[in-house]
Formats: sequence, structure tokens, C-alpha cells
Amino acid sequence: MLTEIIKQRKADLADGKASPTQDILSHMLMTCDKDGTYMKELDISTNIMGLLIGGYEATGAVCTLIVKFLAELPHIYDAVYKEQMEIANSKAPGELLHWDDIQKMKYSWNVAQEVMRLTPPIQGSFREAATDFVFNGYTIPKGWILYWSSITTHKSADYFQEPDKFDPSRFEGTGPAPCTYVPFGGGPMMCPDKEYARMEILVFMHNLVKRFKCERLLPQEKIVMDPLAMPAKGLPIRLFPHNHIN
Ligand code: HEM
Repeated sequence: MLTEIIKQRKADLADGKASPTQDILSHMLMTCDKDGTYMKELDISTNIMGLLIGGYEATGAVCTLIVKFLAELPHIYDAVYKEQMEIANSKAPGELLHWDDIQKMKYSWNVAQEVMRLTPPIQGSFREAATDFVFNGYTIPKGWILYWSSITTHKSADYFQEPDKFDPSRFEGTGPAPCTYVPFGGGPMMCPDKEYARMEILVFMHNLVKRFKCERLLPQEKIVMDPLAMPAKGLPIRLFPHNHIN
């Protein structure tokens, strides 16, 4: 389906029916490298799949998992609610969130980070060894493809005390040691949209807790990797609007 959309856009651009700057698809079709080579249709569709998975699925998975943890942990919910209501009460009626408001959501972001530590939505990714090196007594030759997995350090007691405990305070101060907390990857290939994701997640948390408390309908529901971390049955919940709570 994506290939058909790409072909159609190519035809529309050629006929002047689409704008070269209207969206990322037009940009990918119209931009060439320094040698004048344009991206192949397959590469464009692979990149768009990456954007859809990264931009929609990963953030959606984190928001779902946040709802799960907030429903399970009332003391965490209450602290997030307090922080978000201070921000909500500082706004004029109908006024939207601003960038400065997002910067004030420190506790909520610690909660979101702790959710991603315990259930990283993306488990890891691949790297190619740039040089021969030795790891744990094994020689890894240059050129080998390696898979790094975030859960290896996220759940290690060497880096996170009581690793199974939900504790947002781990992210206070300087936070975890470098390269131990990696839900967005690390190094030059790190997720380029980490900050955008942070904003989306915090805006979601604000609007959720401002209006609702949540209760899980299937408390024993498991988390599965499909391929991102997701509650197996889609996390059915009951929402309680605040004005209906005593
Ligand atoms: C909570 C949400 C997100 C998580 C947990 C996440 C996680 C990741 C991870 C683990 C990688 C691989 C990094 C590496 O190999 O070191 C990645 C790459 C990427 N992410 Fe995200 N991401 C999220 C949101 C987003 C959003 C919102 C977008 C776009 C709007 C996005 C776009 C990308 C792209 C394009 C790459 C590939 C970068 C490259 O290969 O150079 N991600 N992300």
C-alpha cells in the first residue's frame, strides 16, 4: 500500500497536483544527495515505516503502559495528579499547555522514565562492530552485527537498586549511570525524536490525570512483545471522571 501511495505522489508531483514541500513524503521524493541521487522507493517506504513505528507505535505503547502503572499504583498517580493540577490551576480557562509548562512536569517525566525502564517499548536494536574488541572474554571481530538489549541493564541490580521496584526517584539528580538507561538507544544512532516523544507523553499524562482516574479491568493481564511492549488484551480500563469521585 505504501508503494502505491509513493507512486501516486510521484505522479502528482510530476503533474503539479502535489506540492514538493507539503509533507515528509514529498521531501523524501524531491531531495537528492550531493551526487544528485534520489532515494529509491523501497528506501522511502522503509523510512516511512520507521517513522510510523517510532512516531506512533512507540509513543502509543508508552502512553498505554503509563495508564497501566498509574492504575496500579495509587500513590504514584496521586503525586502525578498533584503536579499536573498545579500546572492546570496556573492556566487561564481554555489556555493550552506551553513549552514552559512541559519543563515543570519533572515528577511526571520521572514516572514515564521509570515505566520505560521496567517495560522498554523497544527492546533494543543492532550495531555493527567498527573495530575488533573483547567483551566478557569473547573477541568480537570488526564487522559483526550485534544486538543490544535495554532490559539487560534496566533490570540489573548492578545499576538499579531493587530493579523490580517502581521508583521514579531513580531519575532525580544526575540519574542512572551513562549507557545503563537506554529506552531511546544511545550514541549517534539514538532516537532523534526523544524530545518530541517526551512532549507527547507529558501532554497525554496531563490531559489524562486532569480528567480521570483509571482502574484496570484485567489486573492479571500480561505484557507481551508484539513486537513492542503491549498489554496482551489491549489494557481494558474503567475511567472515573474526577467530578464523579467522592
Ligand atoms: C517513547 C517513544 C519512543 C521510543 C521509546 C523510541 C525508541 C527508539 C529506539 C530504541 C531507537 C533505536 C536507537 C538506537 O539504535 O540507538 C529509535 C530510533 C528512531 N526513532 Fe524513536 N522512539 C520513540 C519515539 C519516536 C518518535 C516520536 C519518532 C518520530 C516522530 C521516532 C523516530 C525514530 C527514528 C526515525 C529512528 C531511527 C534513527 C536512525 O536510525 O538513525 N521515535 N527510537
